[in-house]
Amino acid sequence: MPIKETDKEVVLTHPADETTSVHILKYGATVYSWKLKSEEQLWLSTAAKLDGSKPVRGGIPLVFPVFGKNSTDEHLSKLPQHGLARNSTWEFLGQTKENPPTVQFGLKPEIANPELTKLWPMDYLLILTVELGSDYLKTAIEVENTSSSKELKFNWLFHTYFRIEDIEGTMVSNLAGMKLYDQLLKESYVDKHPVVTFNQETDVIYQNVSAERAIQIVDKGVQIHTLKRYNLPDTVVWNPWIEKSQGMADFEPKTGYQQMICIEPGHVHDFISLAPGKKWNAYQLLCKEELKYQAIQ
Ligand SMILES: O=P(O)(O)OC[C@H]1O[C@@H](O)[C@H](O)[C@@H](O)[C@@H]1O
Repeated sequence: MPIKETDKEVVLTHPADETTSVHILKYGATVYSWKLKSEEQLWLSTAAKLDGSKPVRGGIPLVFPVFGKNSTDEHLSKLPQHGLARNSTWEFLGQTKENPPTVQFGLKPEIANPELTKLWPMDYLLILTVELGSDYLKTAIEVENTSSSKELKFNWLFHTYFRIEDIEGTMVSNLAGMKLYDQLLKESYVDKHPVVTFNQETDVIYQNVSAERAIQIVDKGVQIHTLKRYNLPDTVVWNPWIEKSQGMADFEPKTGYQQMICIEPGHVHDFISLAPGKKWNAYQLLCKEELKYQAIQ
């Protein structure tokens, strides 16, 4: 069966290869596992809550309508960090394509987390489309402003946790030369390094990264992931490292920071302003590249 629905989740299996699958929790419409030929591609904390009691620590949480904690906007500033989409149970809208298996989830104020909706009383309709290819995963979002009179102001971000073997042997390419905002130093500068490497806590927002630049994650000399984006100009790169992971109750094992890197395509530097009745679309596409070259013996 390529699509299986339970009360908590939807599981897609690729018709040509049953070892390729994706698990999507209805809570947050969170992809929490993506396996390619039995190999898990996403990092998920062993202490992640999958019961709807809090956002999932791992996989692909969805960030909407605000990235981080806002302090300036009258309504957005009332919401918790990263908004309300990851803390709301989405409606499963069904399957839209058999091959590649494709499903949709929807969220609107009537079904979103009621406590958070009171804090941000806006009209919107979100449609998330998840498409499982034999060698890729595509997650696409459409945001519609369903109000007849008010602008809709929001951020969007796919908070993608990639699973890697060793953070200290990991490089992220194609972000060089980009302007970034360092959330730890609270300053902006241009990244002059040819590739991004990791040896400490990292929390930066690369701005205006052209969609032509496919971001690549190279782990121990092997290119393991390619990330393509549409309409998502910013890319957050985050690794909590030792101390910050220790402070997060749902981050386990505590050495897990060595096996994860968040590369998060989004529209977060500026807000998107959508006129009444208008729609906005974006997607991320994750693919795995096979070993392209071997270490010289
Ligand atoms: O703990 P949360 O709310 O899931 O956020 C995790 C991280 O998410 C990243 O996107 C932010 O840049 C970090 O600042 C933040 O710490």
